[in-house]
Amino acid sequence: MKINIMAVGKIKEDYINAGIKEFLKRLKPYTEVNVIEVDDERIPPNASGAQIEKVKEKEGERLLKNVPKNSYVIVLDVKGKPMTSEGLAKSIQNLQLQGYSNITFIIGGALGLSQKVLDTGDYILSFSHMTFTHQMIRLILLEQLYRAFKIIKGEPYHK
Ligand SMILES: C[S@@+](CC[C@H](N)C(=O)[O-])C[C@H]1O[C@@H](n2cnc3c(N)ncnc32)[C@H](O)[C@@H]1O
Repeated sequence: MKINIMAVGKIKEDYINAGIKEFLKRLKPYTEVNVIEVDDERIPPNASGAQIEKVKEKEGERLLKNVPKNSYVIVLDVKGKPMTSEGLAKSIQNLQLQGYSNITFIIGGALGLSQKVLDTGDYILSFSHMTFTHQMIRLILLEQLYRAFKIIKGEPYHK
């Protein structure tokens, strides 16, 4: 099973980059994780609602054209459905049994995701009712993936 993380924009904070690097290293023995970043769009100051929608659509097109075939797509959105860590572990196992070779997680940029991207998701996942930065949520997702693989293998990890 290959995990793809598709995200809008780069990680600029060194402390987040260090955390991402650490969890990518920890995940190596369990699965292949492929991070695909697409460029974010510049937003004009005082952008109108319509301009913001256009920017989200452009970023969304970049994301969607990179989604690998035979992927189960999990879109991260604050308004999505919650999932427990055990639930994520079970889902990964079930998807493997169903013959999926890829799980693709999609993370939006500062403005969030277009409706088209949200409609593409097989599951819309919320980590909390609170909004995190796109940089922070990438690190949180990687920690949860690591936790899921520890659960799948029955290996100890922090409670
Ligand atoms: C800064 S947030 C975007 C905020 C934007 N106002 C919105 O409502 O989508 C950037 C991205 O991080 C992810 N994200 C942030 N908080 C999240 C949460 N609580 N659950 C799931 N994804 C989240 C989403 O993919 C979101 O598109």
